[in-house]
Amino acid sequence: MTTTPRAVDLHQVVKAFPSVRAVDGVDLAIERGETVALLGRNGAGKSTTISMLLGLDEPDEGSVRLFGTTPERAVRAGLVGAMLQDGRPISRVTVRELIGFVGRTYPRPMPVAEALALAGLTEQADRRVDRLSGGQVQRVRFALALAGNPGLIVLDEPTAALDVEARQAFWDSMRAYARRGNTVLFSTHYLQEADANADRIVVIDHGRIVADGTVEELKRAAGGTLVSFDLAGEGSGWLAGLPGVTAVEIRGDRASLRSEDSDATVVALAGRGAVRGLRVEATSLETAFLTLTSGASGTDASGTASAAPGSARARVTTAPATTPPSATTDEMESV
Ligand SMILES: Nc1ncnc2c1ncn2[C@@H]1O[C@H](COP(=O)(O)OP(=O)(O)OP(=O)(O)O)[C@@H](O)[C@H]1O
Repeated sequence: MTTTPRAVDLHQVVKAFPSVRAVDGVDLAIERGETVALLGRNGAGKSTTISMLLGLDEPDEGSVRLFGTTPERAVRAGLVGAMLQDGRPISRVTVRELIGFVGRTYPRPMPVAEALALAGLTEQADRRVDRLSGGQVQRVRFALALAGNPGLIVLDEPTAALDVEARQAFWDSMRAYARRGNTVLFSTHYLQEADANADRIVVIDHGRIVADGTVEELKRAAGGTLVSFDLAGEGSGWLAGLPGVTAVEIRGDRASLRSEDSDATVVALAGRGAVRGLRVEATSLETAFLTLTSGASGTDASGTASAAPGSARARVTTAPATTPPSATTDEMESV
């Protein structure tokens, strides 16, 4: 029985520069049809990973396969299109000419009209590239990534220089391409973009994958839900043992519990009559991201160490009551 190769298969990929191990044992498998966001801070290793994925850079260790073949072969066959951070397209030609020219270098190009429509450039087709706005040039770069009719496109921070409207238009185009059953991998710093446009988010930090899953899974891995209430003079020693609780923080008279099972936590609190000022808040993606990437160099690659249900013992921390409540969720410690 033969199985269809994945769109992307990175196995234990390492890239070390003299001063830093930029990519440190990355495993990344992307099925055909998935849209995956690679999320990480500056210097996390996103661009280096993408360079190796596209065959622009050789890994020191590990293997990279795209559609079951090498990146070089996949790119030459037009199976992969890319939009990288730098590089401006040739400018003294029209948009239509440029896309047609690049498409002809591939064995089975996308029809020019189709690439123009997908990138939202039909109206600008006969304008010279050097007369376009920054947002429109970015769309041209997207159309060029589509020119070879690829089943996978790789976008390195595609919206970095775009205003809100241009960004929205860009993602509309990207989603239209993905809806055709194609595979997309994009890197971004923007949590909202990852949340809104990806089926799955891979968080990279210090060259390692520290989390990989849906937004909901990431939030759970970062400690699920925040349950807070007024202690009203009660001691706090019992809180860490409540069901679902992975972290406890006391600020003055207010207790904040991070829970992987907020229903069970709330029921247990109610059983103790501890419901004064009770609040249950979902962890935001931003909080999850900060939790997953803070001090993550020592985290195991699965990224689930801080949230293994049943195995976690909650750590209790205390802080002065004067600390602004808005800081609470980001500063809690998980174990
Ligand atoms: N050619 C190079 N030579 C030496 N160090 C490099 C080189 N390229 C990248 N690095 C280093 O490797 C690390 C990862 O860089 P990389 O560009 O992959 O991160 P990134 O996540 O894409 O960051 P950003 O969001 O800022 O683009 C950084 O510490 C960077 O300084």
